[in-house]
Amino acid sequence: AAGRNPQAAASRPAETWQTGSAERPLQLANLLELEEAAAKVIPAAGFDYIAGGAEDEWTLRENRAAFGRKQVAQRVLTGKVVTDTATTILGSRIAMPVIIAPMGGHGIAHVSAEAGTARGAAAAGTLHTVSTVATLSLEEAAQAADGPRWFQIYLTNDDGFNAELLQRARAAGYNAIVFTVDVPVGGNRDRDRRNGFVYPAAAAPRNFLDASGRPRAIDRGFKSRLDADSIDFVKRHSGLPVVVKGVAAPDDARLALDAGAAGIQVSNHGGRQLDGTPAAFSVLPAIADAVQGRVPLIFDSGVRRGTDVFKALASGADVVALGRPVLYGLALGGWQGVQSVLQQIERELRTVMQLAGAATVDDIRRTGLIG
Ligand SMILES: Cc1cc2nc3c(=O)[nH]c(=O)nc-3n(C[C@H](O)[C@H](O)[C@H](O)COP(=O)(O)O)c2cc1C
Ligand SMILES: O=C(O)C(=O)c1ccccc1
Repeated sequence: AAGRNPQAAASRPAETWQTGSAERPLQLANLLELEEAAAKVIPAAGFDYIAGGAEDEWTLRENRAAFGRKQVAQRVLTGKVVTDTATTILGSRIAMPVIIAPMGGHGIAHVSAEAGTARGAAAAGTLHTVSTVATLSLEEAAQAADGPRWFQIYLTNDDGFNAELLQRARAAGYNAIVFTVDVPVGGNRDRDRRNGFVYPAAAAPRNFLDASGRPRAIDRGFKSRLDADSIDFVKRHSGLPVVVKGVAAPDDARLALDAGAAGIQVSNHGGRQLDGTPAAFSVLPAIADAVQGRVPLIFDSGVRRGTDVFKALASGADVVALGRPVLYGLALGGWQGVQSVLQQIERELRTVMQLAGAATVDDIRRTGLIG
């Protein structure tokens, strides 16, 4: 039932998609100014698809603005020195409390697609989440690099296909399933309608191709009815820990917990779904309060700075996930660009930690914010 059909592109005449192909590390001042640079290498309609949000993009902007309403206390006489930024999430050890959010169609941004992202994540010592609508198949993405990886699922209206996809993810060595529940319908995105955007053939999602290369299931659309039974389905057919992604209210968090979620990803889909909803950062404390540490919390939507990471962890998140900046880094520098993006935010986080008197990630979680 999602509004956009990525497969539609497959029936279009062959087109050229001249997108990023550079392979180089990036000299970055910060992650915010990447967007302007990426706009110069990604075709315009693809850039709008990545950068844009729903309707007036109020929530997209609010995701950033909300971080500005809480402050970090400077603490410089604690005698602490930053030791490291490593942490563990669902049994996987990662070098920093920053992972990569699932995003469809990395082929929109760079010719290496998810293989580049996988390599960049591994080089930076963290994990990435491969989308159902990834350009490469989940097996191809898994092959590209060692290290922990998660697979994100959108349930289609074909349960046989859903079950197969989950089994494929387990067989390919994914460590967890991220079950995204905030796309019961595609968001109303003005930029995409204006551009008539559909996934280009270069980014047609290969998870939906059968052994003979014919598309399967995707024409059936994604499920609109999602509930505790859907979570149970994903658990049973994958046999893996299930992170429920797209939780933005305490009541949904409680439902997910009761249904056996192993983790909760607090997210408003980067402002791409329901415009006019609060910033993800604004709803995080109430959700952390409802969850009471029973399962880990992953936070995404609007994270761009080391201070944002610090504030999210100080508000109850265990790790944060990074979205758009990763695709911009990929577009500009391939796997090395992805590594540069992750290294930049890690560097920023270390500086904040030192200035805020937090030696470890656990210290951040124990720190209170001002405001
Ligand atoms: C281009 C793009 C494609 C996305 N595709 C997916 C997807 O396939 N599955 C999913 O769960 N989330 C998807 N998301 C949402 C991201 O996982 C994440 O919630 C969001 O990008 C975080 O916000 P940020 O970009 O502000 O960091 C997508 C986001 C973008 C920008
Ligand atoms: O664009 C998105 O945010 C997204 O999650 C999605 C949903 C359906 C198909 C492709 C991408």
